[in-house]
Amino acid sequence: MTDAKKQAALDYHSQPFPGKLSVEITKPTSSAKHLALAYSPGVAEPCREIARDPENAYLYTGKGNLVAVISDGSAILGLGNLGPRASKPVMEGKGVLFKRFAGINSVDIEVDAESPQAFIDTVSRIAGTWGGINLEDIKAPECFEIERTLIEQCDIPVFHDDQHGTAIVTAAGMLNALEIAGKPIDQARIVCLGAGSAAIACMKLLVSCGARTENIYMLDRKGVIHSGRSDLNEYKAMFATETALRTLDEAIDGADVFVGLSGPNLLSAEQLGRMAASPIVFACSNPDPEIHPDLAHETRDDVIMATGRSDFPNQVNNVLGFPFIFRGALDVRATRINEEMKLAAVYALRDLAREPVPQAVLEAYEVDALEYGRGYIIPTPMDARLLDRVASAVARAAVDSGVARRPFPPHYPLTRVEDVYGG
Ligand SMILES: O=C([O-])CC(=O)C(=O)O
Ligand SMILES: [Mg+2]
Repeated sequence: MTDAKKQAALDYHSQPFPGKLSVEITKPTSSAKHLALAYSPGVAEPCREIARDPENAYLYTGKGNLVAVISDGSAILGLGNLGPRASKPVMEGKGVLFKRFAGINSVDIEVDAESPQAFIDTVSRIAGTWGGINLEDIKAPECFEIERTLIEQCDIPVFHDDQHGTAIVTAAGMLNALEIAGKPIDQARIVCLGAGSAAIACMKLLVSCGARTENIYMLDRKGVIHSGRSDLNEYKAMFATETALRTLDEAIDGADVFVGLSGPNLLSAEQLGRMAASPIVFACSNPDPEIHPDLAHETRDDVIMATGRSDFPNQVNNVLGFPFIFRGALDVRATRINEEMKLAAVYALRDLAREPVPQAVLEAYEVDALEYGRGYIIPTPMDARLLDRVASAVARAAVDSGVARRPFPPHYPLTRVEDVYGG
């Protein structure tokens, strides 16, 4: 980023007051009568009702539309372990996106935990009063154990956004990119740079969508993850291939797909030059991609290029997933977000990109046209249709797969965030 853009980002966060989120009151409070309802003595009634039946928390509190965004700050974006306090702008940012795109109230919680167990205990102890828990920016491999344990312990959706949100959006964009490039997914040679939470979840979901594990070359800091390595944790070991390739430089030769979930500027123009025809490059490290889109397009005019950023075309970023996935899950009171719901979100996103783009989206991006093709493989976050398409698909899948505690919402389809409480 230029110095001017960096300053603009700091000003945005500090002016006219610090931060990006506020709390609002939703009931009248202008008289003593109101206060007697909102607070003592009236507030005792909903307390008694919830003590009698915990489900009443959905009726008398904000629980049903409330998601905690929880991080330990150990893997903030692609910046690394900057600690809980430095993660707060990202976590407040997730809250902004939950509210702006899906009408969900969200509060960020940054935990200074000395161990995964301490983190689990903290989250588990507060989970009961939330509608869902969005785990964010927690490093691998700890994040896998943390998520698995919390899913077992909680009766509300617990979703590690960097794994599943990123994977869902990546898979949706990848299915379209592969179709446009004319590459069948089961034949695509895929190089995945990075072996953290997002990388492992992305590759697992691509395999669910038809990619073949033996065609996937995953690399961590030590190089290609191959079957001869003895230093692999159980998660990386799932992607150990029988191969003589050892480095990115070797693996990239003739590859159809590059997925970067690692760090800035790790794919060179020369390496991109050696990929197969119509190469697909998802350089998703935030904020700085593995290869800058300008350099990628200068290097090859047949590249299909995506990044995680809002300021370039083809934004493959979990913002297209988590707000709407939680919307659908909350509205049917799903007990978890299962594979069926994740795949439903993938297909909803994939299919929406193939439809004509509304004028309001063109205006938001200040462009004359956006059409399904190399420069548009995935809907933009500003597309108001995402709310209904993804939330409906997820809610339907939750009902059909038996994890919903409520029927498909009668107030769907949702056309605006203002409608999320129904009529
Ligand atoms: O925050 C973003 O833009 C996407 C994300 O979750 C990450 O990079 O960790
Ligand atoms: Mg994240």
